[in-house]
This record gives sequence, structure tokens and C-alpha cells, in this order.
Amino acid sequence: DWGYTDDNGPSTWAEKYPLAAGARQSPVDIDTSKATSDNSLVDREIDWSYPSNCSYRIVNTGYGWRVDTYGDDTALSGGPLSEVYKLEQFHCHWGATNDEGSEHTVDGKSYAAELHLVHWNSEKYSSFKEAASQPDGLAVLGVFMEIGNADNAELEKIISLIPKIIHKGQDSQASFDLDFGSLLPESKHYWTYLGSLTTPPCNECVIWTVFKEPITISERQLEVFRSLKSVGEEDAIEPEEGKLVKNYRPPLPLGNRVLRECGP
Ligand SMILES: NS(=O)(=O)c1ccc(B(O)O)cc1
Ligand SMILES: [Zn+2]
Repeated sequence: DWGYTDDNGPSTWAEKYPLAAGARQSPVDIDTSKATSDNSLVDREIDWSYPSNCSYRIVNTGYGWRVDTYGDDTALSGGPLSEVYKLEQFHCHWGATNDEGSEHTVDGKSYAAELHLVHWNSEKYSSFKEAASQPDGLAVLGVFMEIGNADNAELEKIISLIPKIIHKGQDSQASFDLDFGSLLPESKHYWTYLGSLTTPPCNECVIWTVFKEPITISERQLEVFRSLKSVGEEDAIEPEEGKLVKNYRPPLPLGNRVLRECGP
């Protein structure tokens, strides 16, 4: 199966997942000199509403952790979006050391990690699965994460559950509330472009919005991410083996896609 090691990592994905070799792939390096500030975005501030009392389920996918939200009363609209999108799940990508880990880069700079909030176009399509096969089906918010001294309090609620899902396939139902909104930076300055899922099958179905301002996470919190395992409990391997120390795809060419910028 695909993964992030030398023998099943991003450079091998196109062998089994042909879309990975497409012309609208993600992530990309955000070359700020190529970004055009687009007036059509100015008066359409990106807007989200996530109720703060959300219960959720966290699962070890084998590729990282993923929080499945029950996106009933969530909504993302405005900015590059023509319809209202619902939050389906969020997850994160990170690296083995703090000088790598994000998927998008900014003028070649990597951040230590990148949070993805995955939404689907529930106005036009009847399910997430259907939306993931459409060019405007998904809207993903990308938030860079850099190392700071303080723990990220909201992320701590997720991190406290990771010891329960160390092995692939394990999940945990969370009881306390999560305020998704607090996982987003203060500034709404963002770049946007048309791209894809950054993991197989790499469907070209994502309207990407990447915020310029990073949020912070502590080194300890990031170490907890790296303690996740990519193998199931039944795979009897050495304790240090199978650790998910990195799960990011390096950038693909922007090609002739437009990169738009908006925000203060
Ligand atoms: N990494 S990502 O946000 O592009 C993403 C989102 C969803 C899925 B998926 O539902 O398989 C895969 C990748
Ligand atoms: Zn992702």
C-alpha cells in the first residue's frame, strides 16, 4: 500500500494512482511573486461557522490522525467558494524534524506541520464521496503550524487522545467540545488555487485556501504526533518500527494555474 517511506512514498504513487501525475496536483510551493491579488475576492471574505460544542471521533488512519466531525451545523463560504461547504474532517501533516513537515511551502520555506480542514460542497452534491469526484467538490483550509513555546490548548484536546489510537485502525470517541474556529489563525490573509487531494487517489477536486499566518504548536505536542504508528496492533514489530515520523507530500509544479491572494 502507499505511504511515506522510500519504497512506497510520493515518488511511487503515480504507478498505482495515475491521477497523482495530473496537472492540477497539490501541494504546491506558494511563490509569493506569482500571487495575484484578485479584486473579485476582496469583497467576499472567507467565512466559517463551526459551533464550539462539537463532539468528534479521532481515528488513526495509518497515515496520521484524523478527526471526523459530524458536520451538521458547520458552514464554510465566501472567498473563492461559490457555494456553502460543510466540514467533514480535519487532520495534520508533519515531518521527522521541525524544518520540514508542511505540504505547501512559501517561497521554498517549509513549516513544521500543516493542518487541513476538509469541507465538501453539500449545496451541489449529496455526499462527501460524490463531491470528492468533482472539480469543485472539496474546499480544504490549510493552516501552517510552527513550533512555539506554549502548547496549543485546542490541539491538546486531540493530542490527549493520541495514546489511545497509537495503532492503525484504532479510534476514540471524544466527549469534550472542540472549538474548530480556534484552530485558525487571526489573520484571514490567504492564497487560493485549484488543486487536489495530497494523498492517493489524489483526485483533482479541491479548491485550496492556505492561510498566510501560522498557528503555533509545541515541540512536545509534535512529538506526540510522531508517536503514532502506521501499522496495526497485530503487526508484531519492534517498538521503534512503524512510527509515523513523517506524512507530508512535497510540492508539485503549479504549472499554468492561477495563484490568487487575498486579505489584509
Ligand atoms: N490531505 S488532503 O486534505 O488533501 C485530503 C483530504 C481528504 C482525503 B480523502 O478523503 O481520502 C485525502 C486527502
Ligand atoms: Zn491533508
